[in-house]
Amino acid sequence: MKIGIFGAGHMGSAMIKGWIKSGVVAPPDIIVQGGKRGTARELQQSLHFTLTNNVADFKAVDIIFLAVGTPAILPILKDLHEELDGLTIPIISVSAGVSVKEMQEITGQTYPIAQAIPNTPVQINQGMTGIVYPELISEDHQSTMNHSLTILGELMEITEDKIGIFGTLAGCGPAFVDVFMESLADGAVLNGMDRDMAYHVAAKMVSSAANLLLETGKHPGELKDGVTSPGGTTIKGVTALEKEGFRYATINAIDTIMKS
Ligand SMILES: NC(=O)C1=CN([C@@H]2O[C@H](COP(=O)(O)OP(=O)(O)OC[C@H]3O[C@@H](n4cnc5c(N)ncnc54)[C@H](O)[C@@H]3O)[C@@H](O)[C@H]2O)C=CC1
Ligand SMILES: O=C(O)[C@@H]1CCC=N1
Repeated sequence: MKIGIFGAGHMGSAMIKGWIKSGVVAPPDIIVQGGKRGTARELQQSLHFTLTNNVADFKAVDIIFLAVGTPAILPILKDLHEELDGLTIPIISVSAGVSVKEMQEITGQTYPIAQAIPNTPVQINQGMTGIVYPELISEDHQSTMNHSLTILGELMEITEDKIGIFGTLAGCGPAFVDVFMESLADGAVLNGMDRDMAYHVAAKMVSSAANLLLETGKHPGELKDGVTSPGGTTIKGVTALEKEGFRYATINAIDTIMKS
């Protein structure tokens, strides 16, 4: 599979790394057009994908991703669509801020163009990506889109009205968990643990607790109850978190983004 991508910033580079790490896509089969910052050129030295400045090179790929900031999506799409000149190569934008309908105003309603929201764990093929398909799409085009994204982890079809909250939970969420893990490790360092060990133990604990939830299908409250022994240490920690409004702070982080 040949994949074209505009933008090799945080998201674009995470996707490129995931495709390469999977072994399914050969590095030279990833055609990358970077911006002015030079991140794509720098990354090309170690990842060996094909770097281009020529939009015409995107005519030779199976699928094209737009992984640039929201304001750049529609201008790039306009140039790209003109260059493709009747070729219907599926396009996926990963911008949280541009809808399928807005993109279809450029491409027309029958063009295979989708909006997907990946997250940074795509770089280790453990992403959680949501996708909004256009109303009309052929099985072939949908299958090409799905193939390129399932390489990067789990893919979930999302309706247009839920893509905002999906992006907030799955796309922004890794940063919240990172802050949580950093804080857990700080607490451990405060009490004498080596920093490296603290990050490792915090990360392993968070990923194994998440896997336990996924594998058992139990309610998170039930899993929490299983850790809090009567009169034990855990309930003291949970009480301290509740005193500081941990649940409210977390709920409010999601809600603040949705209201922004
Ligand atoms: N960072 C994340 O975890 C996620 C980001 N996204 C979306 O991904 C998009 C990119 O976000 P980030 O990677 O975080 O930002 P970023 O600022 O790290 O990367 C954007 C890249 O696009 C490049 N660029 C700008 N104009 C260009 C052009 N005309 N042609 C080619 N490249 C161009 C810039 O040089 C930059 O390297 C945004 O639309 C964001 O909503 C979606 C889900 C998660
Ligand atoms: O912070 C942002 O705007 C993007 C969208 C989801 C994750 N990062």
